[in-house]
Amino acid sequence: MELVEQKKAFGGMLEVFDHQSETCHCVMRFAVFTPQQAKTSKVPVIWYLSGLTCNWSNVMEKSGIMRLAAEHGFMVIAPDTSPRGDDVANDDGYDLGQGAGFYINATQAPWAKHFHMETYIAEELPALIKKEFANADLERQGITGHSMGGHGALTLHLKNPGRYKSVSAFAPIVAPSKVPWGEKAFSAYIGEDRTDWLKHDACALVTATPSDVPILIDQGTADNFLEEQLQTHLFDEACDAGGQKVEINMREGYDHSYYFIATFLPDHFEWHAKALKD
Ligand SMILES: N[C@@H](CCC(=O)N[C@@H](CS)C(=O)NCC(=O)O)C(=O)O
Repeated sequence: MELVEQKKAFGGMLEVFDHQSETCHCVMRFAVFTPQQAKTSKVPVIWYLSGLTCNWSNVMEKSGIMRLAAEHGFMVIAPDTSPRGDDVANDDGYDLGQGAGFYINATQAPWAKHFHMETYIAEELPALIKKEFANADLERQGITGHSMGGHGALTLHLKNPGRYKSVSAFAPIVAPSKVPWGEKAFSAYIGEDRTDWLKHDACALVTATPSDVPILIDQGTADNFLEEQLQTHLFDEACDAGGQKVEINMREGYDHSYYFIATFLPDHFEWHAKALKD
């Protein structure tokens, strides 16, 4: 693991690392904010999964997450959204390839060589964090994310019961099997068999295997992607069908941007704190 950037912030430390990923077969970059509370005790861990085109920096620079993490005493981990590099497959569209890993494991060429974001986020990176950050309390993990990363947060939580003690999402993709972003990515990464797609579809998962952990979602009503790509109401219906506890807040006039995320991130930290603090 190589330290590529280190900045003191809010009494804690933001660090950006490169490491050779065995899962993605390339160098992967991620950021960790460690609050000062971690100097003396174990601290809960919040995973933040970003949306299309993003990397670790969007959330750290734009959302105010470090101030909140410092106040609550949470470590925040911001992974990249895909493998990257000259020898990593890519696409001209912003919604496929580098910057658009969708937090699933690709099985189809040319993606299958590097695009293993599900195993990377669920297995490889937690193992690395455990080894390198002695005071990361992996018994108290929460997960959140934005848009494609909201899909990642919801699906990883539902696929790994008990792993994350708290879960929330901002403007998540909830039904990738039914919307253009998901249809494009899933057909490329895992092929045309739509029954395989349902294994990575938050609506299908929550109806079939709801979790004991209540889910928080915030969604702006002025989000350009709401009608075509996000369709939040489908998740509400799927939670009803599965008996999943969910709080969905439709936020009047807010769009898809980090201004929206920054506005409601404090509420999400309170939500995670209820589950993660002793
Ligand atoms: N119109 C955007 C679509 C991508 C987009 O809106 N990305 C969202 C996540 S789905 C984002 O957070 N962008 C980066 C930012 O606002 O900092 C583009 O073409 O780049």
